[in-house]
Amino acid sequence: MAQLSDDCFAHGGRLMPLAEALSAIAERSVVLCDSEVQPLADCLGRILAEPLVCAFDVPPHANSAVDGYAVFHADLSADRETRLPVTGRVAAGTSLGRAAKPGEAIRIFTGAPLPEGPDTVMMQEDCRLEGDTVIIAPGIKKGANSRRAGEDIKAGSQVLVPGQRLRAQDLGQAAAAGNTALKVYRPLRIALFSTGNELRQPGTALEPGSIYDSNRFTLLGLLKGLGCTITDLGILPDRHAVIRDALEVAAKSHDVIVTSGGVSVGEEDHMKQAVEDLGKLHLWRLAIKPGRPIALGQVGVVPFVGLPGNPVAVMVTFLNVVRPLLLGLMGARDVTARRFKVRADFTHKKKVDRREWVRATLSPLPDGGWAASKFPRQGAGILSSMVESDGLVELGEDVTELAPGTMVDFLPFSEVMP
Ligand SMILES: Nc1nc2c(c(=O)[nH]1)N[C@H]1C(S)=C(S)[C@@H](COP(=O)(O)OP(=O)(O)OC[C@H]3O[C@@H](n4cnc5c(N)ncnc54)[C@H](O)[C@@H]3O)O[C@H]1N2
Ligand code: MOO
Repeated sequence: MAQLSDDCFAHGGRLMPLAEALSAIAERSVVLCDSEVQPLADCLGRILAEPLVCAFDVPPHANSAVDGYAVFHADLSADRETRLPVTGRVAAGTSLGRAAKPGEAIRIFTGAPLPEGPDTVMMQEDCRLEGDTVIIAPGIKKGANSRRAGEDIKAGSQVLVPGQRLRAQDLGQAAAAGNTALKVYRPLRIALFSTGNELRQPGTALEPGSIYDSNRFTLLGLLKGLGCTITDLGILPDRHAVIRDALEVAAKSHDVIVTSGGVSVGEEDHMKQAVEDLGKLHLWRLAIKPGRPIALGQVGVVPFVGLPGNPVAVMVTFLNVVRPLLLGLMGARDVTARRFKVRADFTHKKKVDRREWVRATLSPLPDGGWAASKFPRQGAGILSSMVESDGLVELGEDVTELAPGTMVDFLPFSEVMP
């Protein structure tokens, strides 16, 4: 099994910029998952492990795009009506069984193979029928309403690239190319923990000083959205030996360990020491807000992701750091989520040399485009800010003061959370 390779994230005093961390991750992480053949219907969200080539033309035959009459364009008058005898009929799934001859019109339906000969199809609404004669208005273009063989897919062409996360349309495309099963990477097996003496499982009583564990449920959703298989290992107390032992056991049967909490600087934060006891901490603390104390490392050979405990920091670091990391380990090609330009309708001050995400809602602008309004409570513990926002305005390291009207990068939640 491969893993994040050695010492790439060695941490010094300086906080590492996000871009540096992401390129180190991209350079040093390799696909962890073997491939397996799965029935096509089970492949939604899986990552394709090999190129998919279609051996034949799609559609395999020239066919009609409408219900109407297949004709030879050369038979049609350019400036007056044309009368042609209707001498055959071809429905979808059948064939005329012979070539058509100039001077005849063939009754045809959408998707039915065009008989050899005719090059144009008249839509029936543009024709009149008198007995067995069709009367055709002038002005139709040669080739109208006919679909060429191979106009969707040419025989021998690649229809899906390896690393594609399979969407509904990709499954359809694979089926159109005649596949019943696909070679995909098996899902990453994730061990998931929360840490903190204050945490309680929803459904149990809250004592003074305790809160419900929300991060584990957020992370279950985020990880499932990426197609991972998750073992929910519950809540660990703030006790070094317990954390260390749990990580050691989890590393035996998982590809990646994901935790939240306990990565900051207090003496109750044991996660980093436990990882260092069992492996290495490659990176700790990025020049970002929220989520600065994120930790990446390995437990034995198993990649370790330690997310900060604050619920917003969990989501922001997951979307911006962990998502690209896990997608890369799963063999995905596109690991970077697209940002879209929107107009900021708010002021914001921030420190230089730190990347910052502001939770915002979008509203349509009268002249097109979108305006982003800042959610009023931006604390890293305000999970409702994620619930009530549409996404994250991303402010780069150089920004110190944002003026209303500035065009900014926006990461919609819909882009990263299917
Ligand atoms: N002296 C300093 N204190 C803190 C710093 C710092 O640099 N110096 N960094 C702050 C930042 S930024 C963050 S983020 C947090 C991260 O700390 P930890 O990763 O050690 O997280 P905890 O202390 O365990 O928890 C922080 C906060 O989040 C709540 N939490 C934790 N887990 C869950 C969960 N599963 N569900 C819901 N809420 C959870 C926890 O109760 C705390 O309120 O550290 C700052 N401190
Ligand atoms: O980075 Mo922490 O997430 O600001 O609270």
